[in-house]
Amino acid sequence: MVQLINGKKVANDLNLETKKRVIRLKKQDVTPGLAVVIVGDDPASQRYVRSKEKKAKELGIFSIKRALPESVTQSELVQIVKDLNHDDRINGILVQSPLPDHIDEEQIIATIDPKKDVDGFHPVNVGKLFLNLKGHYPVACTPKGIMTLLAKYKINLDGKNIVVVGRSSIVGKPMLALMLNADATVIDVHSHTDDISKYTKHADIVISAVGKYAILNDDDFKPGAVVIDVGQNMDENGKLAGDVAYKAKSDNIEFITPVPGGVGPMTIATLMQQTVDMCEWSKKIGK
Ligand SMILES: NC(=O)C1=CN([C@@H]2O[C@H](COP(=O)(O)OP(=O)(O)OC[C@H]3O[C@@H](n4cnc5c(N)ncnc54)[C@H](OP(=O)(O)O)[C@@H]3O)[C@@H](O)[C@H]2O)C=CC1
Ligand SMILES: Nc1nc(=O)c2c([nH]1)NC[C@@H]1CN(c3ccc(C(=O)N[C@@H](CCC(=O)O)C(=O)O)cc3)C=[N+]21
Repeated sequence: MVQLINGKKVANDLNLETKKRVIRLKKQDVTPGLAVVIVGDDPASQRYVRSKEKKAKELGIFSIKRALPESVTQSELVQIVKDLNHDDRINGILVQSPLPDHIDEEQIIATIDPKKDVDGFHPVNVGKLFLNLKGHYPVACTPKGIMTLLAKYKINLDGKNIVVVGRSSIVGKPMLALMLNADATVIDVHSHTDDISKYTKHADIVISAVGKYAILNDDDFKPGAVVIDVGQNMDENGKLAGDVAYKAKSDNIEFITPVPGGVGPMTIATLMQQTVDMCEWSKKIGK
């Protein structure tokens, strides 16, 4: 029988802890602040941004949204990010991806002050992660949230065989680095890999971040496998589903994160946690 990893529950617990930290900070007259920049009117992006704003509000985090039309220019967007870099109310800046084709996303991310890069996408922070440097720096929220989830379920990573499917800057690559830093043995497979199941069948843990429904199914895993499904897709009935199609009675999958209710809520909870972390780091408070 497949056991579900309850991301929603772990995210709720983490949010409660974050809320308490915000209350403690407010007693010292400090309020953590998050700025979300969104370009265009893609419904999925709008939905994600709305849930981030809603969660920030619930936890007492100050938040502002900069919603820009699809026609925004590169220099206008650079200026908006620079203004947020200098806004003392803001500890975390998130530029929702994807950006329109005419925008140079790399340049926008490089403009974010690395100390306010709450997504952990800035090359300086990515470099620190890959070098496994000590000290305080932000890490991409989805992979970081997955590490929290695995720790909560006491899933050991040391020496384990991990296969990451996908190599994006948002999920696949930072996931790879975090697993390597946790002493796992890692392989990354992607669209140029011939037969991804050849790899996933040998993995203790598979993390799938592709964005294609049913790219993996029961037969692609070994017995006892832990599966982390990052995908947000529509299944054949138009329902929200992940990358992995499985039967509740799968012989192979032991644990899986459901979609919805798995990785998604952890991403948002980690974003909130990291906004508060960055506020504390900037004020040299706490940990
Ligand atoms: N739950 C959450 O919190 C989050 C969910 N997501 C979801 O996760 C999914 C992935 O997101 P993201 O990483 O941004 O997506 P990208 O499109 O940036 O990356 C997808 C990756 O999958 C690889 N890929 C594509 N087709 C195949 C294939 N047939 N076999 C193996 N690999 C393949 C691509 O390979 P190549 O590099 O060669 O092109 C690429 O590395 C999406 O569904 C997204 O919505 C994303 C972020 C957070
Ligand atoms: N700069 C940037 N940072 C991101 O972190 C980022 C981004 N851009 N662009 C898009 C992806 C996608 N992403 C999700 C976050 C939460 C859910 C989530 O909460 N999902 C719910 C379901 C939500 C629903 O009902 O649609 C769940 O799986 O339970 C999904 C996807 C963050 N991303």
